Amino acid sequence: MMPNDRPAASSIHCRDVTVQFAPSSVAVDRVELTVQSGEIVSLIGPSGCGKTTLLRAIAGLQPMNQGRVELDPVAIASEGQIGFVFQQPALLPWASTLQNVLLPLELIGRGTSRLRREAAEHALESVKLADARDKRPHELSGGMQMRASIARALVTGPSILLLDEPFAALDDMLRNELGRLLLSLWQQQQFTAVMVTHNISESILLSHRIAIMRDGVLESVIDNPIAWPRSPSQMRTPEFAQFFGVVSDLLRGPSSATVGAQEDTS
Ligand SMILES: Nc1ncnc2c1ncn2[C@@H]1O[C@H](COP(=O)(O)OP(=O)(O)OP(=O)(O)O)[C@@H](O)[C@H]1O
Repeated sequence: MMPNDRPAASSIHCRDVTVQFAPSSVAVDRVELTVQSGEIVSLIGPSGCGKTTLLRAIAGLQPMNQGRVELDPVAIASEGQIGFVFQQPALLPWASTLQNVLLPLELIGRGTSRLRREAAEHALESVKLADARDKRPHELSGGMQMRASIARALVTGPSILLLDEPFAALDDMLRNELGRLLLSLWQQQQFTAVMVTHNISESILLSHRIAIMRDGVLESVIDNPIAWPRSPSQMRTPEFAQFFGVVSDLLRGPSSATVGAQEDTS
């Protein structure tokens, strides 16, 4: 990272955000959401409810039919102030891990080549991939590829990190390991983050507040009472189980059956 270049983490203000792909279906419907500077908010809801579309609108990648997204201070993706982590690590297959992580710095042309290399090496260290710097993506495990993808998203020192189901393709152990890593990176860097997930436990473990979407509408945003600092061991506490029940009840909505909570919302 280049800590001296890091701007203050931006707050995100979604005002009346509306995205309509077809006349009859509104993917995101008049969403009002504020994410404070340094806050992590999870977006959770059934498949197709508009989570990714809202995240893309926040990123400036999705044109809106109505409303706006304000970032304060302004964060510009092309200047490395917004980092993205997707479900698939999407690393360049012919490039080494180090070269993959260097790429965003080269694209924005920040610093000298020595400084860029130092920043990329530091980012790799922060995700515990220093030993894999010369390996190609196919030589990395799924968890290592995702760590490289996180290093690539954070190498520019973004003030906003947007994550779209980042750990969905991984098994539970890796999910926990990467969740722990994300928490420790957030503690060091205090970026503002929005994370789309289908996983209730993950949304509770990793966020300050949980935003529940259904049919394009932001139905509720609830404070997460689980204490900080967070660790996966908290998932075994009664408080966690109780809050899990609250979130899953809200996800099921008033019209759904009252049978036991489901871990996955998809
Ligand atoms: N580019 C597009 N063109 C047309 N319709 C789209 C497009 N992108 C998304 N949609 C539609 O918008 C709605 C919301 O999609 P979105 O991907 O945002 O949902 P999601 O909650 O992220 O779903 P999932 O959890 O399955 O990823 C869906 O009905 C989807 O089919």
